[in-house]
Amino acid sequence: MLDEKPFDKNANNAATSPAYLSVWNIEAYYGESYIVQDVSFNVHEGEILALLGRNGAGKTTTLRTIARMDSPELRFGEVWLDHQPLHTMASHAAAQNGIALVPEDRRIIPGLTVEENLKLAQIAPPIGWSLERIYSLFPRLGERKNQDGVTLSGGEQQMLAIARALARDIKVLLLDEPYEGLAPVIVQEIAKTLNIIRDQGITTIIVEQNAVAALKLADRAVILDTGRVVYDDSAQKVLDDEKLRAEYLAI
Ligand SMILES: Nc1ncnc2c1ncn2[C@@H]1O[C@H](COP(=O)(O)OP(=O)(O)OP(=O)(O)O)[C@@H](O)[C@H]1O
Repeated sequence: MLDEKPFDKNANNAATSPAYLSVWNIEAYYGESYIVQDVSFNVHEGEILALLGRNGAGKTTTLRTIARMDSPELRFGEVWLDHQPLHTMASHAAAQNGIALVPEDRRIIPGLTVEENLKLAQIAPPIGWSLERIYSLFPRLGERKNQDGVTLSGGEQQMLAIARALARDIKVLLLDEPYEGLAPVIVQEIAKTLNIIRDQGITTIIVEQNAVAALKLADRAVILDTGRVVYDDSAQKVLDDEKLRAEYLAI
């Protein structure tokens, strides 16, 4: 389905690309396991991109590579965000430059209230949204600000994990399976919030097993199959293409 690569491998480099976030020919490994195999895509500022594919396709590994986590190891390729070379950075520097990864397990800190979880995110610059602004987007968190974070419902914990990312000054939100284990009504509530976050200018990549929900939210989709890009185009086209959905998403 991918007619042409977003980048010419022989071009100078991605620094000159007009894209906001450019993932350019990345190759990432866990030990000697070659997982992300020459993956390239662009994300435009303020866009929501759904990164989809079957189990084990390499979606989480791609997110972790962009966020510059210690593992996987990026052995080839470049990642540029707003003209900054993330591929040269460690995870803390990538975070300072505006990348926020919300992992699948949400990582709410035990023993801290909702508000303490948020305040901890703001302990050092760059500080993002104020608590007031966060609570106006997530009224449920405001109502529960003194509750122990780990006692929140699954949906509320997901909201807290996203809110904690916004508490820092971020450019790109990387969401790994935000809808996992949540009831459809909560999925809808979170999707509404993600739309508002997009309207505030934040760029999002969402990895999600609930592909239909992610496609309804997203502007564009990239589909991975065994570590390679097999589709890079509009999200709506995937929803409309039964054959494509069956082949790469099994839906
Ligand atoms: N820490 C690790 N060490 C070794 N191999 C790993 C590690 N994490 C993931 N893998 C392997 O990398 C491949 C891609 O995994 P990844 O989690 O990126 O896929 P995914 O598309 O996110 O899948 P899922 O939808 O099931 O979460 C899989 O074969 C997986 O077994």
